[in-house]
Amino acid sequence: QMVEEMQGGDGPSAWNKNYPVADGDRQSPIDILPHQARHDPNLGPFVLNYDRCTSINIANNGHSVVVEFEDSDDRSVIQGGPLDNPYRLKQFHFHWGGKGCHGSEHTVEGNSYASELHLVHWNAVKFKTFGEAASAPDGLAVLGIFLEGSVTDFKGFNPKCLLPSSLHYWTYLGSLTTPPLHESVTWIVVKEPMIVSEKQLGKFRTLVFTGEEEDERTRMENNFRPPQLLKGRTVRSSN
Ligand SMILES: COc1ccc2c(ccc[n+]2C(=O)c2ccc(S(N)(=O)=O)cc2)c1
Ligand SMILES: [Zn+2]
Repeated sequence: QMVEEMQGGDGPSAWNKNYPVADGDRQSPIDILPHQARHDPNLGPFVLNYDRCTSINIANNGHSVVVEFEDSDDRSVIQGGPLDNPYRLKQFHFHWGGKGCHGSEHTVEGNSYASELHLVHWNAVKFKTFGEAASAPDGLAVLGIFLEGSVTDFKGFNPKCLLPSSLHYWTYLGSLTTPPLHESVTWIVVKEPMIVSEKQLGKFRTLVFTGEEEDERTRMENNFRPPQLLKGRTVRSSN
């Protein structure tokens, strides 16, 4: 962080040059303080209807591994919880670190996890396209799931069985964590981390991504933005 700042790098701390909203009032990720979260009895459980989800492709978009889904109808949606209507699954992707337990974007009392899975959904009731929703305050809903390394092996890979057993969550109004950093995301962060094997995490770390110049190939790791200021926002907690 410091090094790339001194070298005038293009990392997270320089994003406000091209995206002034980086210094906005509802930026993500944040450091979650469970004892300061407000328990809201009206916050019901969220519901995932992914049974007929149709994945289209998996890609290395230069910053992460992204799996895109068919979103031309309501076949894969999240609803309930803090959401007023169903939001369609568009893609999921991961953020991870080079080693050990650093790599998640959200942190809990200053502690980070090895990785964080983001399931990105958009409000197709109010907006015609994902792009339109992505820049509207109630346009997106991203489900964040912490991944914790463990030595036990982990078989299979399916969005449904990715979820930990308890779906208690924190929710707050935030933003995209990568440029263009639009303040359009209702964040739902599941409290309980999902356990994946070190082998699974290792696979993320072997991915290579291109820097700005084609020839400057650097390892894809530490692709996570550090926590941003809360600026008076309330984090609510489901029961
Ligand atoms: C020009 O408008 C856009 C809009 C969205 C873009 C994007 C470029 C990359 C990712 N996105 C995303 O959709 C995006 C970015 C970050 C996240 S995150 N990490 O879940 O907050 C989710 C989704 C450009
Ligand atoms: Zn993300």
